[in-house]
Amino acid sequence: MLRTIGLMSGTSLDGVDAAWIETDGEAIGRIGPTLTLPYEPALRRDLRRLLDLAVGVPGEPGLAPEDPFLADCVHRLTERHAEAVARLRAESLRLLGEDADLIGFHGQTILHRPARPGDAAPGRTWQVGDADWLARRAGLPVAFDFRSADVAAGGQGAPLVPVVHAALAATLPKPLAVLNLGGVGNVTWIGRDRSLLAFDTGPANGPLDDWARRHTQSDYDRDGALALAGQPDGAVLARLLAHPYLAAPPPKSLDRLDFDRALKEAGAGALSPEDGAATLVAFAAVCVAAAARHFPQAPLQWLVAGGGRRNPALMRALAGALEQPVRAAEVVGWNGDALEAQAFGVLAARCWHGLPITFPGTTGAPQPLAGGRIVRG
Ligand SMILES: Nc1ncnc2c1ncn2[C@@H]1O[C@H](COP(=O)(O)OP(=O)(O)OP(=O)(O)O)[C@@H](O)[C@H]1O
Ligand SMILES: CC(=O)N[C@H]1[C@@H]2OC[C@@H](O2)[C@@H](O)[C@@H]1O[C@H](C)C(=O)O
Repeated sequence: MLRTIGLMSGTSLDGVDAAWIETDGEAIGRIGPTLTLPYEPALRRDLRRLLDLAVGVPGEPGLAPEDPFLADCVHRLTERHAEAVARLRAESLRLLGEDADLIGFHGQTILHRPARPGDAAPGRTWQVGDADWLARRAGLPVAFDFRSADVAAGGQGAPLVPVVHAALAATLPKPLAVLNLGGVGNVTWIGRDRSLLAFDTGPANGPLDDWARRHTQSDYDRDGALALAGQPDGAVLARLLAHPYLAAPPPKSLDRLDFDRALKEAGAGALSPEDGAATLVAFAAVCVAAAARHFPQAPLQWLVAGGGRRNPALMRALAGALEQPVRAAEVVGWNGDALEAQAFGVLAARCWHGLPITFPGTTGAPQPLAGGRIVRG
């Protein structure tokens, strides 16, 4: 087994999650410490700006790879990851007497445009982070660039975590749905025969975070306080529900900003802070209910990971929108905050051993595909 450190900087741009996990890529051994290093406000703001710059203005080139602002952000982002690795290694030495053999480094997605049916242009996905620098700094091999081989092969490049959900859920009753509520939502359906169907459900916390930032002093709607004080607006919700993404069959995946225009056009911006938050929460939940219509069979239950499970307004809306029990992933002993970071440790081990990380049922890859690259420390 390899002793890995998985690192995930998600679409919420709130910080880097890090986790120590022992694995050969298939089985999971000891599960070690985890931590989150939040980004300072200036880095959050600059990363958020990078997303807008990377999308660009129609007809004009987007962000150039050599852009000095990008380089500066990448350096600050990678330094924060190196700090997370150093702290986690100290912690795993202290707790387990173990160091690490391999790092799985997702980086920060700043643009995600996989090919959609009918697209003439090839797909594109862009995760930033300096893997060479991190490997040298840590003196460890680093697996990175997990999505581009899949996108180059015509896959969605996301979600990648489903194969790890399946490994963790090996002994749980099925069919099972595992839902991650990050900036974007993604779901993994696991059948009785262990078959997988996974895709992004729609926006989850991303638009709600932007809304909270605009209307409150906070980066997110803490404990759903704003949403719980409002009412979803039926007309705005109805317009959002007509978005073609919801009915489109999987495979499908999203960029963090994909629904921004639809939200504007639906008139969400004109709502009061409370009703706007309540509407965004309701929309995130109905996106999940719409996702369930694509499942081959109803799941026995929903296990929820990601920061959205800490939002009582969102959990209440989900319980109302779904027919099966909805529970935080902790009920089966998982760590809902660290699951994605743990997954990138497992995916690093899969990359190391040349095992596939994407599948026809997860990203729409034409066949099970290996992914990621390794840089030596
Ligand atoms: N106490 C809380 N109340 C309400 N919302 C919360 C709370 N704690 C976390 N969140 C939400 O969870 C978000 C962070 O979730 P998470 O860390 O899972 O996202 P991510 O990993 O960055 O995203 P993704 O999975 O899309 O890559 C915050 O931005 C916030 O919206
Ligand atoms: C392109 C990209 O970074 N996508 C993220 C994002 O955040 C949640 C959802 O959208 C998911 O598809 C993916 O992350 C997880 C880790 C995944 O690939 O499984």
